[in-house]
Amino acid sequence: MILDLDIGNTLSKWRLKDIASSEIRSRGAVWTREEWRPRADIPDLDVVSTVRISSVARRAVLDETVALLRRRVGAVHVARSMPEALGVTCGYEEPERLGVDRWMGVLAGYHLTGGCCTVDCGSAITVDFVLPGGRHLGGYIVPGLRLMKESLKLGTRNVAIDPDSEADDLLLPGRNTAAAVNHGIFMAAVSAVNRIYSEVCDSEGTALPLLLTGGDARVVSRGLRIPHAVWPDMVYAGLEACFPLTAAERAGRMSGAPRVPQAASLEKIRASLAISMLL
Ligand SMILES: Nc1ncnc2c1ncn2[C@@H]1O[C@H](COP(=O)(O)OP(=O)(O)OP(=O)(O)O)[C@@H](O)[C@H]1O
Ligand SMILES: CC(C)(CO)[C@@H](O)C(=O)NCCC(=O)O
Ligand SMILES: [K+]
Repeated sequence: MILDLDIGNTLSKWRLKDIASSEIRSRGAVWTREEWRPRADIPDLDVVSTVRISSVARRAVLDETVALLRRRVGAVHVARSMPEALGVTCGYEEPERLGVDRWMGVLAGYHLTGGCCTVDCGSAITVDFVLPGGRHLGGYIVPGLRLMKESLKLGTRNVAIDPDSEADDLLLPGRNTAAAVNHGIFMAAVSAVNRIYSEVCDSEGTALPLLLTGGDARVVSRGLRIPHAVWPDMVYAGLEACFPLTAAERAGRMSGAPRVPQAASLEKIRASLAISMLL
């Protein structure tokens, strides 16, 4: 069994994947802010032969996790951001400083689409671009929904946006504090993604497919009118592409990959940008 770990600032996600069948056997998540205890929080390390890790947590958290796992598991692969991988060149001046979760998303996205915009709606909302040909441009970092809410200190931090709420309702003016905050941060997130996507497609002269992942991807997706696909396992898919182990992975198939969304025409993207600047 393969243990895949996606250690974020808020949540640490894990999944167990069968090497023989390439099926996902189980998955879960634990709060990163609390003590990260692989022994207690991940079931049955005895069945694990290989671990793949993407971590943006503090260095000590990763070091501890790796040390613990190396004692129990044969092979531990830790993903790192680097100047070039799998046909993609990193756009950062110092590539090793790019969050490896973003790098995993970019590599997975490029592998699937041959050029795209990747959006990770987690503790932060990150937006990255990789052009056909493999040039990563860099990207944008915006506070995530939870962070935006916490920063307001209006006692609404635990009032979550119902992921099933209709986007049309979320766009209306809120009539109590919780609604005003939820609708406001929803607008902030959706508008930012919209504008960033349109600006960069416009300036690069190319309409790129748009991929979303992360804990808040479903909510943000509801507000986006641009064609896009949600890919919950996009960071894991980057680990699969970097460290292929199963037959399917070696053949280049990434688990949970969506159908490539057909991007809107560049004319349409430019028209929406023109409207948003006029009003
Ligand atoms: N059950 C949940 N527990 C915690 N957060 C959740 C949950 N469901 C949705 N969320 C939302 O998901 C977001 C966290 O997303 P995600 O799990 O992608 O974060 P992360 O990987 O820790 O982010 P980062 O890598 O940026 O630190 C939070 O902002 C929160 O609003
Ligand atoms: C931005 C986050 C927190 C998103 O998870 C992560 O990718 C990170 O810590 N990145 C390092 C900074 C950077 O990417 O420029
Ligand atoms: K993340």
